[in-house]
Amino acid sequence: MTNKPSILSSPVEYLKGVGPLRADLLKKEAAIFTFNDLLEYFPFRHIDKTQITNVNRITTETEYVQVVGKITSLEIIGEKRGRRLVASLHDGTGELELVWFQGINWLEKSLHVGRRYRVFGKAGFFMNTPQISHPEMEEVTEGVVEKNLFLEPVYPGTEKLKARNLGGRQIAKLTYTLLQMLSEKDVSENLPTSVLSTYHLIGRYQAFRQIHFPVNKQEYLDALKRLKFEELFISQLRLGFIRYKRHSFSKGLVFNKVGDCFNEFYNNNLPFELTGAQKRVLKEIRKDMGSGKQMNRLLQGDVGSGKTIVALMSMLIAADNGYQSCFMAPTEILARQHYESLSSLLRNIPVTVRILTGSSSAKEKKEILQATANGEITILTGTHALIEDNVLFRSLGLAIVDEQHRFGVAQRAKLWKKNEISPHVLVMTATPIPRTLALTAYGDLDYSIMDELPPGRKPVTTVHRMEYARPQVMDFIKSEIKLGRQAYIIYPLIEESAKLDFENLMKGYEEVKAFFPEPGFYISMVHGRQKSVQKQANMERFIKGDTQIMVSTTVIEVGVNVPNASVMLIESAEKFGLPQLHQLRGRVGRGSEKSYCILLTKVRLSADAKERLKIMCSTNNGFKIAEKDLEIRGPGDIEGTRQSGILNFKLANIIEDKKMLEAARYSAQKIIDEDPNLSMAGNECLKNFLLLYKGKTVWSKIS
Ligand SMILES: Nc1ncnc2c1ncn2[C@@H]1O[C@H](COP(=O)(O)OP(=O)(O)OP(=O)(O)O)[C@@H](O)[C@H]1O
Repeated sequence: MTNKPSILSSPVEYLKGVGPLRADLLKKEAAIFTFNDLLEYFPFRHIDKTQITNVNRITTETEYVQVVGKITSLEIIGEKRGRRLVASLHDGTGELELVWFQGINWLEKSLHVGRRYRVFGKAGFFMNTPQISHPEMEEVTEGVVEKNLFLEPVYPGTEKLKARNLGGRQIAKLTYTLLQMLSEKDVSENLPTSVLSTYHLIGRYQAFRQIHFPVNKQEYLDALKRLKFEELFISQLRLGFIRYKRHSFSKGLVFNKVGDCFNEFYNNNLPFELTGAQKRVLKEIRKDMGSGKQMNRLLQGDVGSGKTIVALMSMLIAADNGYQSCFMAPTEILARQHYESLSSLLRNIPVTVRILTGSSSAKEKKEILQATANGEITILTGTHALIEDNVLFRSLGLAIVDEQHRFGVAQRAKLWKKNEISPHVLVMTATPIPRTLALTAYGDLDYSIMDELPPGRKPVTTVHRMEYARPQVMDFIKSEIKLGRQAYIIYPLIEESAKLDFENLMKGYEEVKAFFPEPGFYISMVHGRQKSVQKQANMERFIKGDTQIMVSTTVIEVGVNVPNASVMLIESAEKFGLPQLHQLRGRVGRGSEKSYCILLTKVRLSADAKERLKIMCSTNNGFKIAEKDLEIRGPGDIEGTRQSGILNFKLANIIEDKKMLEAARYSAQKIIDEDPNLSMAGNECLKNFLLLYKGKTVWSKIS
């Protein structure tokens, strides 16, 4: 198959009206390198110039108007700062006053009394006369204007572009010139006919014309729909091909045995019955690991849904097949917690569990590295220290990464290289990701969901209290502690001002101490300025129940598991985002006791903050909270997605276009299933497009 370079790949300087200087600016300021880039530089809105308004119809309610009439007078009046050019325009129904405060002399020369103009601008009233200041003016001849009504595109521009006479207007002109040059055959269709007809989409060429210069609103909407679909479809196709490639071609270790370690643990050591969700996910993982392909699975579990046990049992499968595992956590506290719980759960199973972190002593480190390299260690838990180059495994079969958001893709990839055949990878995240995000940002991974909590858990009761209710809140905490429970009191961490945070925390600590002077109320404190050992020791005292209150910044946010804690008080709760609040709340309600989360705030709150607190008080479901969070903040702000680049859609918005995303995913997957080489006649257009512009690297390796 040959691919002729398309006219659309021509450098932008070849377009009439561009030239080297402008081309340089377009490249630097707007990333427009080719004709195609210019076509895909979309207007962000249109000014409606499809209507002509009669002057006598202008009211105080009217906004932008377009009027056609004759100038009947034109004069400069006033002095100094009040100096202005005033014109009267008559359209046969009334008089419109036009005023300019700048460019007066030049305008006075270029406008002419007695000639006809099309005038556009924001209407106002001055002494009962409708008026427009600084209107757009265009001289028109009789009869022409009515044929020339349109929606004018407005393009995003930068100050630099405007300063060099390349503002939105000029870009519109260039785009217009380009579209005049192009014919339907220059803009090849890239979507198969079946897709076009299923979703009632207009052709690509037509879509480009209509998105820039629609004759009416419907034309614009049709174009928008078509081009949004294309964006989502192509991105889903690329992600789908990555998955397909992995499923079809990657070589994976085959773990087909469930042996003594797993069975002994499952039959005699598992302290509880697995939930349905845990069983289902384990089945998915077993299937992946036995398939002969490398597993790359994202496990999303709501807080407290019991991911650790799933991780543990997966590692036992690896062990039964003669392979080592590593379990990587984002913080030292968590790594240690995993280590403690794995060691305790596996105490009767013949496997060796060790921990390696930044604070392991040199001697310990040396010994662990040696034991890892010669295969004596079955499960190595730890922090980032695990991916350092000097950590060599004899046979790493499974790498588990806890908390997706804090590890970059590159760090994950480092793990893959730690065995001749890449180990299976299980990424666990405790902050549910809305489905739309999962489909786009993590669409290359397979994923499992754990949306069921272990039985016997009572939903956490969440309330919002104002600062003035603090004494009652503290009394409540006291009463819970008297019942033998423990409480967290959390202070926000605003990164811009670490010093202020620290001061707040210390002040808070003193206040808490003052509230609980009597014996029996002991306090632990954990914050970012403490050394690891100190943090660990304080945490340990709380875990053991030696202290009843844990005062902390958000360092304890993820993963901490103290089932006896039943109250979570969050100070200045308005300063936290929804996922963080949900994570924090997840630290209570982990035992069988009734638990409470109190969101304490000052009295005056922003509308957004109120909304967040309302959501927190109304649901315990992390998946619902994640959806709401996405709605409120938009995808650009969701942690971990910005750098992925995959969400940088030009037109589509994964929140508003959720349904379209599902449809695009469905049809992309259908094509991959039916015709992975894109060799069927109907898919040739897609193949040509992918080879020419997008996804080349991804796709060409498959074919
Ligand atoms: N099937 C089950 N039945 C009863 N208890 C369970 C079950 N599975 C896990 N647990 C217990 O629930 C608690 C939470 O489990 P785990 O720490 O694995 O949760 P998690 O999913 O990692 O939560 P988070 O992300 O909030 O830390 C633990 O005390 C664990 O022992």
